[in-house]
This record gives sequence, structure tokens and C-alpha cells, in this order.
Amino acid sequence: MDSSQAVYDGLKKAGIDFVVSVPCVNLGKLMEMVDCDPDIIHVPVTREEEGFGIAAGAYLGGKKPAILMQNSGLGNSVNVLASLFKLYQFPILMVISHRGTEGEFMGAQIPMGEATTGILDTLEIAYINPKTPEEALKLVPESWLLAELAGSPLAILLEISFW
Ligand SMILES: O=CCS(=O)(=O)O
Repeated sequence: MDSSQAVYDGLKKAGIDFVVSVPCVNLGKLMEMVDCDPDIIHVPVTREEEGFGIAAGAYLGGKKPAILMQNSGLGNSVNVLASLFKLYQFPILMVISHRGTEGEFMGAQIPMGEATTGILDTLEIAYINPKTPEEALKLVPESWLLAELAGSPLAILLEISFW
């Protein structure tokens, strides 16, 4: 099964209807799928924290939000995740291209790759790490249910080997 298709199908099964995105080489196909979907409002942004702010407003407006991002953007998002999403208990699916993992071609990605789970742990944001498209297809919809019940973001970490 195609990796991007599996994540997209999982988002659809979850009922995600609002997506903000910051590009990553591994998210390109998924972003195109989302952008072509008439039932999903897709808002490309330039910084992850901007995307989280827009997604928070969408959630308050009754949407089910997700963000497509690279883990490097997690560093830009600590404050908005803590002071907005955790404080007001907003759910969001964080579909994260986890760079700096095995097979990474860009050395600069390694430090944030290693820091990613620690940042999520510090923020008390749960995360899953599907290894195959089949796992992603099953776990993405379940992740939204958990995020909604918990009133919290939930990260879906997709390592380089996933793609
Ligand atoms: O952040 C790095 C740029 S790319 O590898 O996603 O193109």
C-alpha cells in the first residue's frame, strides 16, 4: 500500500476536514491529495506555529483539524502547543515527517530528529510511530478519537523508513 495514500485514507476515515501544512519532501504527495480534496479545507502556511493558530480557530468553528509538518517545526511550536492547545484542551492530529531518523540524508536534521520525542514528552503530547502504511491506516483514525477524548494534540511520527 502507498504510504501517502494510507495516511490520507486514515485522515479521511477520522473525518479530518481542515488541514494546515508546512512542506517537507516526504509530505509532498500527501499534501497534493489533501489539496485536491473538495471536502478538506487546506491552508498551506509558512510556519508551524501559524498553522496551529489557524487550526485552533478552525476547531472552535467546528472543524476536525490536522497539521502536516516536519519535526523540525516542533521547535517553533512549543509555546502554541502549551499555551493554546494544552491549556484549552484542543485536539489536533500532528502528522509529522520525522526527519533525522535512520536513512536521513541531511546532517542538519539529526539533532531535532533526536530531540523530537523528548519535546513531545515534555509537553505531555502522546505520539504513535506507525512503521507501515497498513499500521497508519488503522492508527490514524484511532488517534483522532484519542485526541478528541483527551482534548489534546496527538502526534503521528512517520520516520524516513515509513515512506
Ligand atoms: O527541511 C528540509 C527540506 S526537505 O528535505 O524537506 O526538502
